[in-house]
Amino acid sequence: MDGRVLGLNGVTVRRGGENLLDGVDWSVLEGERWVILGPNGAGKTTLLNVASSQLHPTSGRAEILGEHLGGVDVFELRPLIGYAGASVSGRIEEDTPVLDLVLSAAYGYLGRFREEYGVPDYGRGRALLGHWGVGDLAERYFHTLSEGERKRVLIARALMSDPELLLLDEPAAGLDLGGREDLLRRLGKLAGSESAPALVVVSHHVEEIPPGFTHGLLVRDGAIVQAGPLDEVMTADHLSETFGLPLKVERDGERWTARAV
Ligand SMILES: Nc1ncnc2c1ncn2[C@@H]1O[C@H](COP(=O)(O)OP(=O)(O)OP(=O)(O)O)[C@@H](O)[C@H]1O
Repeated sequence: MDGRVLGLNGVTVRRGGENLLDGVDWSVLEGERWVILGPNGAGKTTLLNVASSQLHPTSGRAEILGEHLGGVDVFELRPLIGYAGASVSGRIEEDTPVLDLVLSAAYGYLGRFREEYGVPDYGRGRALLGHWGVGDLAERYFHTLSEGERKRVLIARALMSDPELLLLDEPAAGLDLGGREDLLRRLGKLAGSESAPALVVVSHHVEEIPPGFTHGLLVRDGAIVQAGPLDEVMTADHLSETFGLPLKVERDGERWTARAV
């Protein structure tokens, strides 16, 4: 795999006569922490769907964890990829207990089926929920949780199979200020951990870039505007081009802000 966790070459996704992604080239290496930023409809979720092996490109080549998408059994690949986003929460049935949801991640299910779990599995599931501050919710039904609690449970679930690549689609969306800051602190801690997988987080807001993130990918109209180390990517010019309005961008330590000028 030579340190490359994800490699996209000329990836195009075409639907209904439109290119949702248009010739995307992008690589993620072990240890990198990427944020993908772009306006509504830019193609961020489509990109994450390819990276998580849920969507095959119409043309181009996608390599995930050293395997060529199209030449590998995706059901063997998927447990190695942690994924959390609205497309997961939208498929969870009512009355799915939180702990079952987390445990079943190793099998790619969204709740218990017929699989058996051992004591270590229960231990790991509870430890992850505890680590993300939702340990006391293990016995609750997922649909009874608040938005902030759901986000943290889904991240714990995404980490259950000890993935090599973790993809989070808008983890801070819908959170209040305290909830957002708490989540960013936890994601920052994960980013700083040497044992953490390669991380990719999608967001609409530069304020939601967790501390410790290293790289940025700016997307607009299905194409990459800029990709590279955060310091180089996060300029007013690049972000203004990406979001289609003149922006002032400021950095305070490891956090960023942007506003229209
Ligand atoms: N199956 C599909 N058929 C046709 N168009 C689609 C399909 N799926 C997505 N699109 C379109 O592709 C574009 C990119 O969608 P995508 O969800 O990837 O964007 P996004 O950057 O994640 O947007 P948002 O920030 O609003 O979530 C949008 O214009 C969307 O309407």
